[in-house]
This record gives sequence, C-alpha cells and structure tokens, in this order.
Amino acid sequence: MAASIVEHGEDAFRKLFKFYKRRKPPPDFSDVIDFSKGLRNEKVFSTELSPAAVSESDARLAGLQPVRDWKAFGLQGYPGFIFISNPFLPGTQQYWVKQCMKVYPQKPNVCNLDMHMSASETGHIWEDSTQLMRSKVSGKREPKTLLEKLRWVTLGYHYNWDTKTYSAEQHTPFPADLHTLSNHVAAACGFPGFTAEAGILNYYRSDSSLGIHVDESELDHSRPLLSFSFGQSAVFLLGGARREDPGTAMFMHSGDIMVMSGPSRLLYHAVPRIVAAPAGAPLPPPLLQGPDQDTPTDCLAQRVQEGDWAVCARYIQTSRINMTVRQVLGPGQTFPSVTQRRAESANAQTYHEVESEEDEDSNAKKRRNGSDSSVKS
Ligand SMILES: O=C(O)CCC(=O)C(=O)O
Ligand SMILES: [Fe+2]
Repeated sequence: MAASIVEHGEDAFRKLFKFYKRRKPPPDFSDVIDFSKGLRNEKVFSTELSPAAVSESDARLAGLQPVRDWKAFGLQGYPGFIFISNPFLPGTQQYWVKQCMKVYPQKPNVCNLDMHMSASETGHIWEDSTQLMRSKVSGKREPKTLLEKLRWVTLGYHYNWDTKTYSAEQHTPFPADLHTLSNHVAAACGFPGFTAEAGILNYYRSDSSLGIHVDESELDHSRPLLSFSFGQSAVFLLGGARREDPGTAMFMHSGDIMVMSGPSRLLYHAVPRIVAAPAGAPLPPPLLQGPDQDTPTDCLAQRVQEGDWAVCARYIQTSRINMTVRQVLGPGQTFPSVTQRRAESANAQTYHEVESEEDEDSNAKKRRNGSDSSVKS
C-alpha cells in the first residue's frame, strides 16, 4: 500500500486523496502520521516555539496552556510547517465549538446558506435549528436543520468564492476572541505582528471531504495561515508546490493547530476523510469536560451553558469544525483597484477552469454556490 500511495508522478496527490476518501473497503490508516503520539514517526521532529512571546497569564486568559508546555512539531521536507498538538487548557474547547455553531454563523458574517436563502431565513440559524431539534420525534425522518446544512462561514474580509478574492467592500469586524487566540498562536510561532483579518470556517459531517487546493488569495504570503480543528478527527493531506506532487497524510484531532508558513504557506492540501469516532466514545476526550475550577473568570473561553452544550455535543459527535485564520494584507498594503482586480480575477478563473475536470474543483463550485460545499459529502 505505502509504495502505491507515495508514488511520484502526475497523479500522486490525487491518488492519495482517493485512497483516504474510499469507503469500501476503508483504507489502512497505518501510514497516517499521528502527532499526538509524539516522535514515533521518523519524519516528525520537535520544534522550538517562542515562549516569551506570550506571557503565561495572557495564554491562560485565552484558554491556552503556557507556550513552554505546548507540544510543537515540524515535518521533514516541509520547512515552515508547524503542528501544535492540542495546546488548549482542559475544558476550553467546548467554547470554540459553541462559538462556531451559535455565534459565528450569525449576521453580519456570511455562510453557504446565504447563497440561496434570504437574510431573514438565515438570521437565526441556531434558534431555528434548536427548535427543530427539540420538536423532532425520534425514529421519524425529519428535514435537516440549518446547522446540519451549514458548510462554511466567512469572517472579517469575506472570501468571494466566484472571484477567489477578498475586497475592502466585503468586510465586517473580525471576532475579537478568535483574533486574540490567533495573535497568541502566531506570536508563539515567531510571527508577532500577525493580524487576523479573514477566517473561513468549514463544517464537516462524517462523510464530508475538502478537495485539493492551495490558499493563495491573501495578498501577503509572508504571513502564516493558522488552522484550528475541533470535534471528530480528520485525515489531512499536505502536498507540494505543484498539484501533482506527492503528499503526506496526518491526523488532525480536536484541539490541534496547524501553522503553514514560509515555504509551506502555499502548499497544496486537502481533507479526504473524517475519521469515524470509536464505537461507544463519540465525543473526543477534550470535549467531554467544561473548564477547570481554577480557570480564570476573565478567561475568554467561558463555560458553555448546559443547554447549549447539549445541542453542540449532539452535533459534534458526528462532525468536525475547522477554523482557518488568515492575514490578507501586509503592513501598509491596500487592495488593488477595480480594474486590476478584474484582470486578476479573469486570470484566476481561467486558471481554475483548466482544472474543472477535477472532482475537487466541482467541490469548489458547490462551495461557492452554497450547495453541499467544499466540504463535500
Ligand atoms: O479543514 C481543514 O483542516 C483544512 C481547511 C482548509 O484547508 C481551508 O479552509 O482552506
Ligand atoms: Fe486550505
């Protein structure tokens, strides 16, 4: 198996993607790197972060362990790639799941449902969904709730899926709590000036996947891309600078953070599979508990109300939520003029049309149309 999936050549990365996406028979996961197991894989090495960049009290207030206790790794062959194995304080992950489900999908943020529903229909995603869930009769087939149909939410500079650009006009305030979390993570990784300006949240159900792509629409690629995962585990594929380059598979578990920077910032990547939870243990252990008694009362990751958590827990038993945070503009940089933008987006579309035969690209189309997404089922 290993020989066929690491094969060099035209379609190495697609083969890897298809290998891990396959349902019947399910793939062998023995080549998937598991950073929660430390240095067991010879490609994995420990990496030093900058503990002095975030004070212990600032880290605690953001719901993070002190930076000196974070387990951070690099991967041979991928300079600039940093994997931080769950640095969250016990109990604080529930907060981020709740934010992604109850708070961030609210207006003025934009979500896939807005592509084919009116603002009044998508104005109360949480309330409408919880109401429908409460009225569900067990055993009876019921319509999906809006939460179950949610595939992506954008924050800050809202990514335009058609033109593959950000713009000054499509902007709303970036959430302060996620801004703080991102600043600390970026600073610890050696990027003290990072500004969280855009976010894409992806909502994966157990049969979803995210096609092969590269995140190049941000104007300043010297700034890292941060990725936070919660809920069910996923297989993440990290490829090369060219779409067909071979790749490396790794698990992302709840609470894991990935930083793509430097030469790894523009690498192709994909999520071919959400990994089924072990029988009898649908919730990942870090989501089983609320905050510790000694969590500071001014910690931004506040305890989630029991009723809210009941709804989140039910959803996250079969789902994964990923938040990517990006800095779009470099210091002093502005967006190109409309004329420049038109020329660039024409190029971008040509570039993507050439690849439209790829099944991954049909995902991108679905994603922007707001149908079953990026995050494809
Ligand atoms: O879900 C993930 O881990 C990756 C998400 C991603 O690549 C993106 O949003 O650009
Ligand atoms: Fe991405």
